[in-house]
Amino acid sequence: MSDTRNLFNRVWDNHVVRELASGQSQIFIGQHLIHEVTSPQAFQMLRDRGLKVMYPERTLATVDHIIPTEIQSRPFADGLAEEMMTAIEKNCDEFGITLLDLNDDRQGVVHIVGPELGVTQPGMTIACGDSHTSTHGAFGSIAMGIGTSQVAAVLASQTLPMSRPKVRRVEVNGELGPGVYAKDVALYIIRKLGVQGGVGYAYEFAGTVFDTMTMEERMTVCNMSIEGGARCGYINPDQTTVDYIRGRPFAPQGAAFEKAAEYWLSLASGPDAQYDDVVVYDAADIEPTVTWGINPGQSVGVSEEIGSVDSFSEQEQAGIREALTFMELEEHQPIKGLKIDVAFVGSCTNGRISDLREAARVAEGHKVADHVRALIVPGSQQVRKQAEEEGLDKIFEEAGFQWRAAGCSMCLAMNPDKLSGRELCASSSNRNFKGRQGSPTGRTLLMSPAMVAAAAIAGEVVDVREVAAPVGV
Ligand SMILES: CC(C)[C@H](C(=O)O)[C@@H](O)C(=O)O
Ligand code: SF4
Repeated sequence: MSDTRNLFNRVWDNHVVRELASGQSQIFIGQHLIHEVTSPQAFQMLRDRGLKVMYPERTLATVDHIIPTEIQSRPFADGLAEEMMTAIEKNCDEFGITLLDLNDDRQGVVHIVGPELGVTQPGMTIACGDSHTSTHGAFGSIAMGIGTSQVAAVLASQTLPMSRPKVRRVEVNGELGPGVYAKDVALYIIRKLGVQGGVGYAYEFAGTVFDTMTMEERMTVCNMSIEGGARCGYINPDQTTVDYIRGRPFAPQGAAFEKAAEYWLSLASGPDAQYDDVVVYDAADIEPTVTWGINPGQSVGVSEEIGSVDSFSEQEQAGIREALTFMELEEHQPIKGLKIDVAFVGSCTNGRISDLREAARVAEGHKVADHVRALIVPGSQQVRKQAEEEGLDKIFEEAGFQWRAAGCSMCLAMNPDKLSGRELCASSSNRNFKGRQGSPTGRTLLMSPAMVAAAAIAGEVVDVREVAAPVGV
């Protein structure tokens, strides 16, 4: 009998320890990732109960959220940040967990370093106390964000009780136009399906657009699955996946790698795989996309204007009004031409080397507008090093961008990088919630790194296709 299971269900079935009376399954977690914000209380729970970490070698720790990207001397100026740093250092030491500390050149944002080091592999179950864990699904793994008490459960038992989500295949076919990036695809899907559209689902991203994407682009899309409400997102492993992992320090080496690769490829959903739902989009309909509101679903193509309130369903209208008021925008206002104060390229969505290259390509030979404060924050120390080897730091600095050290930075501003007052920020990150970037009244426009760089130079939202040579040709 042919196996019509999709990848999600295959990987899930491979990790069921037992079915629980509650109707949930106890799932073995192959890889656990932790950072300084959501782990201290979890370790405390273990201590309170006299428990050990069951498989310390299956947990990898890094520091990212609270890391200052300018002055990194210890103790940090912020007492709470210093406390979190000391806690993770002490906990990893005491429980025997590898920590990528600030003085380790592998440190960076958790969802950047996992894939970069080859820790993230197809067919795995991966958990982390962080919502953007969905990023790792780009490799064909089940990767889910969990809460702090679940972090404690994984540390103590390497398992979690979980309910199996449904699986929706999100297919995008055709070819993306010049200047249209993975970020635009992610924002387009969320705009179409809504920020709650994925609740109860895992998203399988499939179709020619994802088939031809690099691993870094795939990570950008999977990263934002959670912003569409999905429990996780993934892409079936293929030769692109295998080639990316080969030779990375935590990946199997030699003959073991070839064997693993064969297994990884065998997990991919076949042509008769079954789904609970399927949606199909056309790449030609996607243009550079910009959010105008206070959730990632409130976006428009850069050539569009913001819709009128009554073009939305009745249930949505109050939210649309609230967003327009907070953002100080009008119905029918074009998004193009909106004046910005700050530009931020970075985060686990778009802080990889390919993102920095695209931003640099747009910035090269230009100057950041006088009224704009612009930051480039590599997602990891390795990304930073690579960028410096390629001379991208010089391009950015000559153009008037600040070149920073690796961390989450202004994505959520749990560190000194913050908006102030009503500042409006063009940002390559993933969340535009009220106050997300550090000032309760600060405002965020999400877009691709190339669009952020173009906005930094123009001082306002522009269409990157009109200011830079088309890419991908
Ligand atoms: C701090 C952390 C718990 C949080 C998350 O879960 O995602 C952060 O990474 C974010 O992006 O909002
Ligand atoms: S970069 Fe942003 S989204 Fe990613 S883990 Fe850090 S705070 Fe969360």
